[in-house]
Amino acid sequence: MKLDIVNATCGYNGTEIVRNITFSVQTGDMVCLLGPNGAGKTTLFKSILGFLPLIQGEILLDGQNMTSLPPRVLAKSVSYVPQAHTPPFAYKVLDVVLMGRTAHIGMLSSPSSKDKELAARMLDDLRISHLAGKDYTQISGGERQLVLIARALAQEPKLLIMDEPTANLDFGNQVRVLEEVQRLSRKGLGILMTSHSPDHAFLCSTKVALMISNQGFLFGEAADVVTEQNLKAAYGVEVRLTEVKDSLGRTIQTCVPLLNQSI
Ligand SMILES: Nc1ncnc2c1ncn2[C@@H]1O[C@H](COP(=O)(O)OP(=O)(O)OP(=O)(O)O)[C@@H](O)[C@H]1O
Repeated sequence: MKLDIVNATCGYNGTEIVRNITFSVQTGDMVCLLGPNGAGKTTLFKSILGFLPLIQGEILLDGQNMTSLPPRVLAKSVSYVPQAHTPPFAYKVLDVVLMGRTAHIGMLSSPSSKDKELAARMLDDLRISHLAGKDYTQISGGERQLVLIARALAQEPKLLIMDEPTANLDFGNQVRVLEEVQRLSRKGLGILMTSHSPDHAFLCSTKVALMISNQGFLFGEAADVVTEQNLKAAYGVEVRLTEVKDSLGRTIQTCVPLLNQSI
């Protein structure tokens, strides 16, 4: 599986928000998309998912223009984790996850025992089985985020697109979600996710895309893209990069912001 974003310009009613974006996500990739608030990350995702027509360029899935793919085919290849929201109906958590099976279930059929087992396994993988029987409207924002990830995985996609999957999560759950993301990409899923933490890019990305408002778009290895200079250009704050060792003695870079002492 390969997703190619080719020279994409996206925006609303002819107003360009992001311009001339080119990068690819393929099997086993974990691409972390960084950029300040309002840079256009969600806008790009809307265009990739076909919710917002491109102003210019192409989005290809295995060489085929994504707009030409039937919805059911697309749904079996790509799944999307939106930012958590409160839905109007009090579905049980297990039923929300089962909704991820829609593309695999016939028009007039109900979920099979295999579908239900898969949905339960996804909850188990994310360590939220205890939520299965609860109302989705009565769990916390962070728990809801984990349920949306379980729903997307129940779709058994080849490519997972996630809009800030760690937003709303406590520190431990952020790490659990990143571990899950890393496990999935190592299993062969292609992952494209946004984050507001450059450390997430260092921890588990294979490539990083960095949007710098009005200045451009960088794509490459974390070590080349997530530099002190580029973070200053993107976010307007001073940072220092430093290194720590993990339990196997491998070096991990981490990013420390410097507070402005003159304020
Ligand atoms: N439906 C819309 N119509 C017109 N402009 C919009 C619409 N949605 C978003 N925008 C504008 O597009 C720009 C980019 O927004 P977008 O949500 O893509 O940014 P983002 O990088 O995802 O931000 P954040 O990190 O805050 O989620 C913003 O200036 C926003 O006001």
